[in-house]
Amino acid sequence: MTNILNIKLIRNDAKMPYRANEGDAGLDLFSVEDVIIPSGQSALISTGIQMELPKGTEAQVRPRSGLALKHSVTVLNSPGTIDEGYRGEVKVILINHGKEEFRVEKHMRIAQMVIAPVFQVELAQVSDLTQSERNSGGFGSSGK
Ligand SMILES: O=c1ccn([C@H]2C[C@H](O)[C@@H](COP(=O)(O)OP(=O)(O)OP(=O)(O)O)O2)c(=O)[nH]1
Ligand SMILES: [Mg+2]
Repeated sequence: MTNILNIKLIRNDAKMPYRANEGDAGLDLFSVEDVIIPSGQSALISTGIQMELPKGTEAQVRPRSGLALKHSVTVLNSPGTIDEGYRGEVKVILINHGKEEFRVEKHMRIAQMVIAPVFQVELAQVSDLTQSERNSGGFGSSGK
């Protein structure tokens, strides 16, 4: 399995995803445009990149905690899913939960993506499932 993530910059002002520190899980994604997100609203932000993920992986688009803490801006569909076969532009849906409008500036780091393995399953429809210790218990069934 290769660990190469192929990135194509589809605008000459687009920036490669950025690993802030060696070993970081998250690769920061840059906005390639200026966008104002009014309080309470969301926006689809372009990154100007397309990718070819390594086989058997996905990319998860996650919020940056600094934007969440300082501006109440987060990724609406977190974690966003980028499928292995997707070759379109990577985009980020940001939502502004803050009271003020939020200005996304071109080349601002707006989110981060984490590349994760995907376990490919084959689907089998069955009429019975095996018993387990948990069985149908959930939603607080084990107590506090
Ligand atoms: O934050 C995101 C989420 C998705 N995508 C791209 C890559 C992904 O492979 C594709 C589809 O995403 P998803 O499956 O979440 O959306 P859908 O509403 O199910 O659309 P589709 O029917 O195209 O799968 O959109 C992004 O660029 N950013
Ligand atoms: Mg889908």
